[in-house]
Amino acid sequence: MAKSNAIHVAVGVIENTDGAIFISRRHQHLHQGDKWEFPGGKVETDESVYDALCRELQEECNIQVTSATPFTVIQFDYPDKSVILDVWHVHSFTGTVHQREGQEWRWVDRSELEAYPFPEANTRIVDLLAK
Ligand SMILES: Nc1nc2c([nH]c(=O)n2[C@H]2C[C@H](O)[C@@H](COP(=O)(O)OP(=O)(O)OP(=O)(O)O)O2)c(=O)[nH]1
Ligand SMILES: [Mg+2]
Repeated sequence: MAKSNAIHVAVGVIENTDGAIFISRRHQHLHQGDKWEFPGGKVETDESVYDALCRELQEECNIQVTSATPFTVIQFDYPDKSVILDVWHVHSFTGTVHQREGQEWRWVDRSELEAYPFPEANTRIVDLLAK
């Protein structure tokens, strides 16, 4: 059961026309700092998950999402907080992807994803993408 205080997060698995996936590294001072992540962030009150996804991807990686489909939902309890990751597969977008918040970022092949340290909640996302 999801905890009532769980943080609802919109997460985007952005895929380019070569089939590579965008990942970036969380700032050290943040929750799950230094881990790699898929871009995204907290869904605000009165905002749909899709709207949050579009807003966060515009803010964090400079793109306008034009097509995305639900990929998976993960509820996970860290010792210090609970999250619900609402993960979307972003197939098409306009704009040139780059990280706007000074984080390290790169495009990686699906088969390379398992080599990157992701937060524990991401294990199933990476498994689904890698297979
Ligand atoms: N964006 C993102 N967050 C993740 C992933 N995996 C994972 O456990 N999280 C957790 C870490 C955070 O506790 C939470 C998302 O927080 P965030 O720091 O991205 O939220 P935000 O962009 O709205 O940040 P802020 O404006 O509040 O600083 O979800 C992931 O792949 N991507
Ligand atoms: Mg974020």
